[in-house]
Amino acid sequence: MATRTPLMAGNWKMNLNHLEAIAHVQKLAFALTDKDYEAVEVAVLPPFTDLRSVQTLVDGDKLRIKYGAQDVSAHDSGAYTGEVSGPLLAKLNCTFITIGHSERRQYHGEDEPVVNAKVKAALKHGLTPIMCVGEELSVREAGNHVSHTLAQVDGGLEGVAAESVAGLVIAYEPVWAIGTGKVCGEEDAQEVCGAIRQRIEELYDDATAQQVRIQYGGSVKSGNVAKIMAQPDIDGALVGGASLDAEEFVKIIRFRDQ
Ligand SMILES: O=C(CO)COP(=O)(O)O
Repeated sequence: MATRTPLMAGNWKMNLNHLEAIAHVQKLAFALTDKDYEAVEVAVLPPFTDLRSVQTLVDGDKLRIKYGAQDVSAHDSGAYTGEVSGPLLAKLNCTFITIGHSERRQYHGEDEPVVNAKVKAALKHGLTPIMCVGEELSVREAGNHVSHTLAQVDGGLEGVAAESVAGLVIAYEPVWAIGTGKVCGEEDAQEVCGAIRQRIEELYDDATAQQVRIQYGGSVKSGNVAKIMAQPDIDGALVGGASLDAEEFVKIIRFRDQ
């Protein structure tokens, strides 16, 4: 079985201006040690307007924190007002891009074809997609959470080659657990994350399924992260609100100590 390095990523959403971003990344850098970076990969996903400042700080101090964006255009360049392309993000040395976050699906009408085009755009420019999937409360209550989430996986990865899938990240974020304080029970999270890995094996092969990293996201905090991370098919956390507090995010990164 492949050993997968856990990925602890902070999705800042629409929070922290570029000055706050610098201060926040400095706090993380000050607290984190080589031991932390050996145990987990750490990433922050700030708003677009912060990326240049974060890049300058990371490069200047040779920090081991990775960073990325919260969205990418499906297009490479041209007349797409307001969009930010893969080449522009690659030029800033971004590593990760969240794609198809439920807030993009909910407020910007992103569906599987859009997510699929953005996954391909990110991969084309050497950026690692964190493809977000997960069900709304009504879907879970109807007992359709697994099939719903797997349909998002199928649609998002259509036409993506096995070698690309092996390197990407899928984040299972049940919509009802995002920003609500209602964390999904670790066994419920494992049920869906295990089903996602199984689906990758069916769509590709066992080696690809063993390599792809699957994160859980939704009200992750230092108090619940250890139980979530103990699940066999959960390889990291995509953390929203709690990642805005540097001390708390460091505790989450050190989930083994909690
Ligand atoms: O949406 C999320 C991360 O992408 C989760 O947000 P919260 O951790 O604030 O629930």
